[in-house]
Amino acid sequence: MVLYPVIGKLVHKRVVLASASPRRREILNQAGLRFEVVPSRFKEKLDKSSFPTPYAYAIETAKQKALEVAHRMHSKDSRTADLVIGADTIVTIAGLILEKPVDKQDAYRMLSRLSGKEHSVFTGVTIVHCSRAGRQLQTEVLEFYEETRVTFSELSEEMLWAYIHSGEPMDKAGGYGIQALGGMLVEHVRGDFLNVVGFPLNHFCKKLSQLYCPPTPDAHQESIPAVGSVEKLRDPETLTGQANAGEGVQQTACNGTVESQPPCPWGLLDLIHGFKGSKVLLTACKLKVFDVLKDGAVLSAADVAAKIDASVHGTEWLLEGCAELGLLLRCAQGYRNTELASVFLASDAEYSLQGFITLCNNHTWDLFTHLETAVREGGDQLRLLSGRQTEDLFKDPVLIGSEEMLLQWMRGAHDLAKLSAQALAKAFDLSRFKSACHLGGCTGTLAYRLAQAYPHLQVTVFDLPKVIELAPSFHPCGWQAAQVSFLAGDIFQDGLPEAELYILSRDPYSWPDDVLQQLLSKVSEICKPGCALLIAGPVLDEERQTTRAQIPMLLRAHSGGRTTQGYERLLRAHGFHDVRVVRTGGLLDAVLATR
Ligand SMILES: Cc1cn([C@H]2C[C@H](O)[C@@H](COP(=O)(O)OP(=O)(O)OP(=O)(O)O)O2)c(=O)[nH]c1=O
Repeated sequence: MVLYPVIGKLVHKRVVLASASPRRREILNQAGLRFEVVPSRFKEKLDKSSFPTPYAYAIETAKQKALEVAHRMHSKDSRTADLVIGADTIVTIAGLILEKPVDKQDAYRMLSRLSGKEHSVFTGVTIVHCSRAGRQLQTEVLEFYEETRVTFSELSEEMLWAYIHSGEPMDKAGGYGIQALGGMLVEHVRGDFLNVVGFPLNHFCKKLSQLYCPPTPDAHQESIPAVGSVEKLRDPETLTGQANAGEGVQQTACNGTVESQPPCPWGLLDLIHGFKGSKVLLTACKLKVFDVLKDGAVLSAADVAAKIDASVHGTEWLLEGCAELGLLLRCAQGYRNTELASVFLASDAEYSLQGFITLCNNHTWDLFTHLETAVREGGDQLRLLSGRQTEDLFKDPVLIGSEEMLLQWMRGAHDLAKLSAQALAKAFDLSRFKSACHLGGCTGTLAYRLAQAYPHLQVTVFDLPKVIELAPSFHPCGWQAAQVSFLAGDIFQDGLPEAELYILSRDPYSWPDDVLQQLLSKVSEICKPGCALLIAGPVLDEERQTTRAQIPMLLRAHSGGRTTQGYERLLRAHGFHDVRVVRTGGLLDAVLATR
């Protein structure tokens, strides 16, 4: 949802965020802004003592970051942006400017300075408006800053070092991240929280509104570009006839007639290019780039090349690609993982998506290369590739292929399950149930989370013998082992174990309708009155019938997610009532119904 109408007015503009910060990207994404990310290569080395105030320094750095990107895009790719956004966040205490710590000692010095005191966080923001004058790039710059005051608790040495060893401080100004573990250090915040995280969204939207939706034509003169350019930037519908990149433009042809040119389809071009970014990520994961750079390691391209046994030139190319995608950060000494990469891409990270990525690289990629055949022949690529019926595949993942293939599929499923298991386990109060059975529970990820949340709950994971055989390698050490058991069987062919709560989560939204109906009848038969069924799947938006978790269904044979009403109808038809839905905000939502 877009709250500020001005965001909608930017839809036809080529908006670029000149920042590698995943936080900034997330904040602007959530605001509904459509933009590209082109991290700036500007070296943040301005002489701080030459600025009258800390915020003047932050603004100038933000400006240089944005201008560097604006010029690079214009000169290198001839892809002039309309708007380039740059930002710089600094922490100041007692007149001292703190940026990102260079090492753990530096982080220690910063954090011990902040301990027990109030400090300021400034983010300087620059919006650069670009236009072409012939081959020249013309820029107009709008700048502002926001200050937030943050007070830290007294930090013990032990707490300080524990926090530093978490690795979180390293890519953050002042050496902390208020939005994550660092939030535990903070006693009080005065001002805009998002400003501390790296981007003052509220101030930004207000500035854009002044610019694009001024109350009167001349009420905005002092802080923004010249009136002529503001006119140019107003509502795109009013812009016919103006030579503004990304807008509808009328041009006089040689014969004197007026030709109209459609706006540049940036979104479409991004779609066309999209596969390249995907392949860069998949390849970097396969070559273990994020593993050699884990734990805050900073390595040159040559060092990385030696460790992954690849050519220096090729590695350089790959690392640059990853940096452009916001997966790596460039610094003077080389490259290091961004927070996103540390959390999701290193193989041994708790929330690593390596298994899922390997599955996509080895399997899904191939399926999509055969899309044309699938469309022509009207079949399903899974069937085309494996020579088996889709229905069988849904019933029996063993049929996907070899044991190695099954293991890959389980790793992928396990990674995705980790992303939503905790939220699913806590979506409802399930404390009234003493036993649960997860049908097709695969590696037991959700089962373990449920056992953790409900110490009196016994959970059975019921899945195919082959899956149960391979599942132990996924069991988390030292977790509620006594509460979770694994039972081999076929949910379609065999009798189901008795339980007070049944759970279905293995893609119930992509099971063919008749298969799901068959399964629900079976559950309904065995489920006693008062017992319940929990379904984990995406709940579609009632109006638009879409969901963030929707998958390109063409290759999944049987599509469909369900709306709340859809689930209600389905479950009532099978004798369930009191259907409740919780949107978790994650990949899977939770639906609970009582028999
Ligand atoms: C204080 C604080 C900073 N930060 C982050 C925001 C910024 O990403 C970073 C400050 O460094 P910046 O130099 O402002 O930004 P960056 O290097 O991450 O990205 P770029 O230069 O490409 O724009 O610190 C937090 O995430 N949480 C916090 O609580």
